[in-house]
Amino acid sequence: MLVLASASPRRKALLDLIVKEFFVLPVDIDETPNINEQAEAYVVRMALEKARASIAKYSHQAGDHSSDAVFIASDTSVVIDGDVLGKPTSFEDAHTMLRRLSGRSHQVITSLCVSNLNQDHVLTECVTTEVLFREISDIEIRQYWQTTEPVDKAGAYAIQGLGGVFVRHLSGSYSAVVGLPLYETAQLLAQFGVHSLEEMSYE
Ligand SMILES: Cc1cn([C@H]2C[C@H](O)[C@@H](COP(=O)(O)OP(=O)(O)OP(=O)(O)O)O2)c(=O)[nH]c1=O
Repeated sequence: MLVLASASPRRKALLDLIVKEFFVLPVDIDETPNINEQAEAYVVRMALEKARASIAKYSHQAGDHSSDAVFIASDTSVVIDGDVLGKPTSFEDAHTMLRRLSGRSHQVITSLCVSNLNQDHVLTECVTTEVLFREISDIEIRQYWQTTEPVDKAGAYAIQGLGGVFVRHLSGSYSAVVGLPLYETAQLLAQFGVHSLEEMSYE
């Protein structure tokens, strides 16, 4: 039994591509960064906390404290000059983010946490992708905001949507930017006996 600790439709769609059966158990955690917390440490902590919260919720709901359930959680943040950009809370917020990203390179950091139910087997991973944006005008930012696409996306854009027109170059993992790195996810899950293909080889 695999449990995806996420409310993100993108993560569900990506996991659907590589795993036959799982169910979704979204959790709500406090996403406030700690003082002086580095971006990578923050993103990994978020995935860990989502996984832990889903384990607690699952144990409570299912009354199950001993099964072979496996939990997977992830977090995506956009990072520029070491600053973490989360989801925009207003047009002004999105405008500030996209102005900062315009014509420059930034990092998208996506973390993964996979754990068993009693948490004696917990693995985490962090995938960093470098994304170069073309210049974006203020008019484009306004029009883009009006599509509503930026609303629930880290950094106020979606590479898999209209936001793809801003992306001049990418180095890393496209699926990680969308929300779940397929290669690393398959690798971690295989270590918990969850396989994407009958016979998988990792080198
Ligand atoms: C940069 C970028 C982010 N995103 C999305 C991925 C994530 O869903 C979201 C970042 O927010 P997250 O907090 O990582 O995830 P979430 O709140 O959507 O879902 P949950 O915590 O329940 O798993 O931004 C895109 O869809 N496309 C992109 O190009």
